[in-house]
Amino acid sequence: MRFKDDSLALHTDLYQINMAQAYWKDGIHNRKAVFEAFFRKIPFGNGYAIFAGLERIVDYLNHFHFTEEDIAYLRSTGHYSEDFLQYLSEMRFTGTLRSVREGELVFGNEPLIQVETSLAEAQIIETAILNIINYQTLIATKAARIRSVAGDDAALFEFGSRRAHELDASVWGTRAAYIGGFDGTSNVRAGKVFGMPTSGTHAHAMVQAYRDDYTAFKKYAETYKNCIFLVDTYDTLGSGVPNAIKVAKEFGDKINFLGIRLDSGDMAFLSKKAREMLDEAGFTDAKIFASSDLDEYTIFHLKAQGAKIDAWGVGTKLITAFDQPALGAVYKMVSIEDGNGEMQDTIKISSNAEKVTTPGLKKVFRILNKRTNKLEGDYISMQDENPAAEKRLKMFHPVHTFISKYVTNFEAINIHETIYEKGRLVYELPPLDAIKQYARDNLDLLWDEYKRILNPEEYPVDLSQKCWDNKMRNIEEVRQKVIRLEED
Ligand SMILES: Nc1ncnc2c1ncn2[C@@H]1O[C@H](COP(=O)(O)OP(=O)(O)OP(=O)(O)O)[C@@H](O)[C@H]1O
Ligand SMILES: O=P(O)(O)OC[C@H]1O[C@H](OP(=O)(O)OP(=O)(O)O)[C@H](O)[C@@H]1O
Ligand SMILES: O=C(O)c1cccnc1
Repeated sequence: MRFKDDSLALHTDLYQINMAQAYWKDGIHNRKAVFEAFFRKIPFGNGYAIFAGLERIVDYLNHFHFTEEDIAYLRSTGHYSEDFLQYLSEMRFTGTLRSVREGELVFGNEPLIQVETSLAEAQIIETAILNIINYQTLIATKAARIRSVAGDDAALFEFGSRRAHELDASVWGTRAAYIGGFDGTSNVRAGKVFGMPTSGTHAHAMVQAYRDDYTAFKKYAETYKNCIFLVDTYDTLGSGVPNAIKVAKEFGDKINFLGIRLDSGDMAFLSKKAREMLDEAGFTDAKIFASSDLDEYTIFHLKAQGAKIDAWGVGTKLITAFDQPALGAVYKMVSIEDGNGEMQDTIKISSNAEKVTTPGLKKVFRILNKRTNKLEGDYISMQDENPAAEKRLKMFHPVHTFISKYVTNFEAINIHETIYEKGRLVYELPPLDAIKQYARDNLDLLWDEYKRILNPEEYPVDLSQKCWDNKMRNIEEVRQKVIRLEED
């Protein structure tokens, strides 16, 4: 490589730096701007998403600066003035960042992250922030769907590194899968970097290397105490399972015969037969692992057929978010300082009502019904509102406003944490297991209707009256401006 790849500051789209130079030339680069990151539609047709990515954002922002090599590269493009490059070389993240926690349940159209910083900084960091949360939130959500089908008793392992979209996606993806409910990963680097549990059996290659099941299983058992034998290389019921049993009997207490892995064929039929054979041989505790192109649908169907599978290894379809490869989160400006130091709301209009942004700095409250201990919905308010103080809260649909309800006896929980304040990290990142537990606990607060994987109910994400009025006022102002322009 021509330049050492030692910083992620250039992990941005060219237009961000181009806009930054234009702002800088005009002297507005330091105006305070507020941007919010959100997605519109929950992926996979799910009823909720699980937020992941904050830890990597913190790592990115902590190290955010353009190195000498970065500046040299930008200089070599010939697009930027020396004064601007000097300004860039001194740029650090100096703003405030609020975010929902990793493991938080999140829904469409609510700000996941709010960035309040200089206009130029806010633009340059957009790409990396979206890149991180779009992928990690997608994988955590896919993992949660798979967990919900597999059930709490099943063991779930992430096996997808070989098929992920390159190296970074494997490790951050498997961490997200862990947050979403997986028990461990086959990726050893993720074990080292994140302290995640690692797990593994052996491949067909080992059976092929020794030419037969029996020798391969024996060699494995001579090396490791804990043994799971892959039984489908040649003939699952004719050779694989009988040889696994034979080796387990021969080694007796010298090994922990944890079970067998099936990786092809009709896994409902094979698992039932294999279970009978293991039980008859006295290995009633031995588990049956399954892998091979699994996802929530195949697991659902295998379970419906009464498959005797205790543990699942899921790779490709999880780590690549196979059926929906993008979350589609966006990052939109909601307010900006004017020339007099006052913050002014901004809005992005669309012909599609659902796509019109909600202007202004906002808060998101999760409304917990204290009687049922279940969530009533989310309530987006303006920054200065406090729904917790209300006795009776009106919640109404932000587009179809006639759909409304009143909630009493509730708790209103602000779901954002302040992560950075004026460039200083003020948040302590929780340990990974606490994040995973947090996601689990949150799912308990959700009614089952929102949790089914097919056609779940739509969780309410509502606007406060003030927020809605503000949005309408902004729409009207833009309309007036456009009409005036048309008249001129
Ligand atoms: N009983 C079953 N019901 C539904 N799906 C199943 C059942 N058994 C296996 N499957 C799934 O069907 C697919 C079978 O894939 P396929 O026929 O391509 O290959 P395979 O049997 O795994 O063999 P190989 O790996 O040798 O190609 C996999 O996604 C597997 O998870
Ligand atoms: O199917 P996935 O959900 O992606 O799960 C991972 C797959 O990776 C391995 O197969 P591979 O054919 O790569 O190698 P092996 O069978 O020889 O181990 C494993 O046996 C699984 O089938
Ligand atoms: O340990 C396993 O069985 C494993 C790991 C990665 C991919 N497939 C299987």
